[in-house]
Amino acid sequence: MTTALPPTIRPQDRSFLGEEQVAVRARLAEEVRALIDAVVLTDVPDAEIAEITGQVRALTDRLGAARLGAAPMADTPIDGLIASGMSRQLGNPVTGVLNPVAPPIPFEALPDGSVRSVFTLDEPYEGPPGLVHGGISAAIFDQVLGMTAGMSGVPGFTATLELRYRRPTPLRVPLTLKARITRREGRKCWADGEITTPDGRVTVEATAMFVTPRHLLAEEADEAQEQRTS
Ligand SMILES: CCCCCCCCCCCCCCCC(=O)SCCNC(=O)CCNC(=O)[C@H](O)C(C)(C)COP(=O)(O)OP(=O)(O)OC[C@H]1O[C@@H](n2cnc3c(N)ncnc32)[C@H](O)[C@@H]1OP(=O)(O)O
Repeated sequence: MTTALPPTIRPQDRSFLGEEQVAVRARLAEEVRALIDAVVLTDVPDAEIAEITGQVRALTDRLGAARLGAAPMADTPIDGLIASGMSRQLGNPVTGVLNPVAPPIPFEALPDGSVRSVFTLDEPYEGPPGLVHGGISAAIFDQVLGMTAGMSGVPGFTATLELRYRRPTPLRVPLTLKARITRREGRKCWADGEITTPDGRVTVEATAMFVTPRHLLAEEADEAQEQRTS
């Protein structure tokens, strides 16, 4: 669907991958995610670690033999997202299926315009022992609330993000994040959300405000003008 959204949502400097390419690379990222977990928790002898380090270096060199200039994107729909004109950032540190650093957080758009994500965080995301790092919760809220704002038709940069850590958030259990738009005013959009544990207890609440940057709207107007005159 074509929309009147700012041009950076489909940046010209990016490679756009097809679903087959995404699937192959996503399997690699999944293995590397498991590797990260294994690296954090390994207790094999040091000599073996040294040998494995060389093997990993060799794999890095193989993958690096051909490099893109920037993380790729895809046009394939995530529920609700493509309807808003937004492409998928495959290297995103929260939702990017090609980024092993990303959990990755799934994203489900509900018919009422709210959003739900169900995810489990393991040892690589630990803050206090046995608990989720507060900065990781903040990154997840930033992304999911931002996508919720974008879906509502006001994509933007985070202007404010406030978190209230009510209770510790446990590792290794399915967590649910629910998010919704609370207000829209021109280029500004407010969203809030909360993370709950399987027994329904809220651990973190967040409120954010997103602003569609003025300079991007100006670029969009210029592009539209160029199209009309060409
Ligand atoms: C179109 C973009 C597409 C992007 C793709 C979308 C993909 C969607 C899915 C991904 C979701 C991403 C989720 C992660 C998102 C990040 O992580 S973004 C990275 C972190 N954020 C940043 O780096 C933002 C840095 N700040 C800026 O770039 C600029 O200050 C802003 C926020 C864009 C505003 O700049 P501006 O357009 O020049 O705004 P300006 O005209 O000064 O102000 C407009 C209004 O907003 C208010 N305002 C501005 N900043 C603030 C603030 N910090 N606090 C309170 N009020 C503020 C002003 O007071 C003004 O209010 P009114 O006077 O109209 O009532």
